Amino acid sequence: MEVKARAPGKIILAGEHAVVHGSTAVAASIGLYTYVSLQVSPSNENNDRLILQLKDTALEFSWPIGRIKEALSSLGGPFPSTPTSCSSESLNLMLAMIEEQNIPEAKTSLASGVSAFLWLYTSILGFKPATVVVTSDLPLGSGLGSSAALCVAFTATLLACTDTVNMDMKQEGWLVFGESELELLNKWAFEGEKIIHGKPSGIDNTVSTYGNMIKFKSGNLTRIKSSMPLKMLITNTKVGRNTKALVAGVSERTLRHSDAMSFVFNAVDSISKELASVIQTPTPDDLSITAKEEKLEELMEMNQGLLQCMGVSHASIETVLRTTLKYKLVSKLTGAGGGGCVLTLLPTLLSGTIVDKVIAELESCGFQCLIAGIGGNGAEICFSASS
Ligand SMILES: Nc1ncnc2c1ncn2[C@@H]1O[C@H](COP(=O)(O)OP(=O)(O)O)[C@@H](O)[C@H]1O
Ligand SMILES: C[C@@](O)(CCOP(=O)(O)O)CC(=O)O
Ligand SMILES: [Mg+2]
Repeated sequence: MEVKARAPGKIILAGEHAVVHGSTAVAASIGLYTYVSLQVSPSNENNDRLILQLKDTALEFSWPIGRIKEALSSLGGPFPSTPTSCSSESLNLMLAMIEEQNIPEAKTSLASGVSAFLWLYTSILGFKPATVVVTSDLPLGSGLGSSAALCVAFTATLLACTDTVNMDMKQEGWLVFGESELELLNKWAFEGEKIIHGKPSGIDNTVSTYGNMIKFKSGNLTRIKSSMPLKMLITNTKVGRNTKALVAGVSERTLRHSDAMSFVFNAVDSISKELASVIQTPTPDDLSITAKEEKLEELMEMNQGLLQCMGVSHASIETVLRTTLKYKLVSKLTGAGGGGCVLTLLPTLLSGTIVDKVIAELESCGFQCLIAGIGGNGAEICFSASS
């Protein structure tokens, strides 16, 4: 039996970074997914292995089950119904196992994702031999939540193999977990995201788990529903960066200037709340859609200014802002910043010609543009007979 899961990436409409410090943020899932396939192998005594294939980065890891037991059995488990944090000692044990596999220097940043996998795997399934394959539509390390989508998709396949989750394996097509299973999935994925991000807010794994659009503050989500069409251009600057380092940078600035930063975070909190309320308020006609779009643009512009204040903008992001502004379009970074992706609001009445022109100009700077569907399904799983 093969279990597959898919989990979406996300955009943050307002509130990234500040959400780590307790402010409200608003995020939506996007129609780009990370896929994980898991096939538990029949036990073959001394030949048992755990194989992880990361197709997007052309890396394969293969550990004898005996080696994993030797390194990690002291941690106990499996404990699928009790999400547990990975200690720094356990993380070091896993990093040692990853190092033995000789990852090329340029790909060492991937070790945190592999550690998250090992933690989730051994905690939820124990020491079963299996082959796990990962592919993704998402650009990695670009602000679209690939780390969270990875943790959610890993966890969904793992939980589906335990009896903590009650699913009819004979059902065809993509299936959705029940409410209490989604909660468990989200909690485990957060534990994985902690290994990758250091200090995540939990917004990315939550929106990837539940899908649609959410308002998020201090670990609590409120599902929201947009009452207006919302079209965003996503520009990937292709400047690589690492969320963990950027989040740590904002925390350091907060330690140095705690008073000033608390005003910044409060301002972001108000912006996110107002943005959520604009999106949700019923829209009777085209005129009011335009008025609401103008409000959203102003809020995005203010949020971007405050992200600059936090020190997470980048020359490439500023180039996108300037380029889109030439067409009277407003943009803000999304995700951790420092490069990565930028969102541009595309108003409903904007002509297709302008959209084509702005995309052509952004692409001539070496950026990559995409228009993704906003607010689709969250995590889903699918069972199929192994070939
Ligand atoms: N498809 C994938 N294959 C391998 N590793 C992945 C994949 N998706 C995410 N990762 C892990 O997540 C990290 C990127 O996460 P992060 O810096 O938070 O950026 P973002 O979440 O915005 O894409 C990668 O360095 C890698 O460790
Ligand atoms: C910066 C932050 O708000 C979002 C990070 O998103 P991403 O990993 O850049 O996709 C961090 C967090 O909320 O955990
Ligand atoms: Mg991330």
